[in-house]
Amino acid sequence: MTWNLGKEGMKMIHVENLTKTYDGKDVVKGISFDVQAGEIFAFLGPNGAGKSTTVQMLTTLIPISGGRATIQEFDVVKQEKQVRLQIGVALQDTGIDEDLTGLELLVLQGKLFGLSQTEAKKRAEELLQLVGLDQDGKRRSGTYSGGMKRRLDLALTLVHQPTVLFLDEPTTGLDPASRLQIWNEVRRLNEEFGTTIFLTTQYLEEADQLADRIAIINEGELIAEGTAAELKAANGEERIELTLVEKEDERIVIETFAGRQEKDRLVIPSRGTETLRAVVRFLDERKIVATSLVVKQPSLDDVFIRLTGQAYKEES
Ligand SMILES: Nc1ncnc2c1ncn2[C@@H]1O[C@H](COP(=O)(O)OP(=O)(O)OP(=O)(O)O)[C@@H](O)[C@H]1O
Repeated sequence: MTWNLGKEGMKMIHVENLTKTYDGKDVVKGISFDVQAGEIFAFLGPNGAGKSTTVQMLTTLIPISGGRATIQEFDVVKQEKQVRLQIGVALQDTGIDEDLTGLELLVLQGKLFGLSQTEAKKRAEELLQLVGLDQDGKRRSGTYSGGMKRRLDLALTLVHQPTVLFLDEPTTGLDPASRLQIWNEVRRLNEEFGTTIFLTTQYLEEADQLADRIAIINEGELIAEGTAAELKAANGEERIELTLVEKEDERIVIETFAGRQEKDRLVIPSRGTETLRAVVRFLDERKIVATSLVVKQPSLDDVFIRLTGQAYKEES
């Protein structure tokens, strides 16, 4: 299968001060970011943050209220047609006709994009294989599981070999095994064909696992952008978590190491092995017994709490 690659190092998506206003209220508030060719870029945010609205603007499905965006240098407002030829879009509602088989749906899509019956069938079979549905192509799509429907949806977006793929919450509502399968498909598309991928997600772990770079959106504003490692290093906290046998020992440990109580454990901000060594030495010298002691690396959860002052709420 050949694929329409973007030029290495080029800005595949460019977004400048993009705004969407509904009923006088800005739901996307002048956001700016770039996605490079070949990147997997995750747009992470809680329910109602503005993720879908952004995807809809970038994919020309709704008008923008302000700012500007380009896909492979085509303007989403002035060059809508060219943009549509570059992109594949899988929205949250799959919207597939459940009476048709996976194969029929893919052939239909191929013909919509101008392929002959023979070409469309060949392409459909390749795509079914690509997303691991080759055994199920001749079954009605209504009989597919949630994960299989999402994979079919993914295949449908690939018929015209898009350069950029937009996936709006591709795994919301899926069980962990199906989620993992979608992650693998996304990685494969990116690695084998160099497809640039813009995905939105409510799942911190999904962004952490999959994305080369992450932008966090909250209440219509971009609050952070970078690799997972950069975000964690800038905003996260490495910590030692421990529980002590004797309650009365807790105060002195907290005072000595500027720690705090969190639920049933003590938390000590840590800077590498130095802190760990000091804590272990201190406990040993005072004969303080800990029932558990773990070093926790910062998570995206910490990043979100640090940036917004509130815990990240995921809904499935
Ligand atoms: N057609 C519309 N008319 C009015 N308000 C809208 C419309 N579409 C979205 N909104 C509002 O814009 C805000 C952002 O919604 P959006 O769907 O982009 O969020 P999201 O981050 O994708 O959330 P979710 O994870 O729930 O899909 C929400 O407050 C939503 O109610």
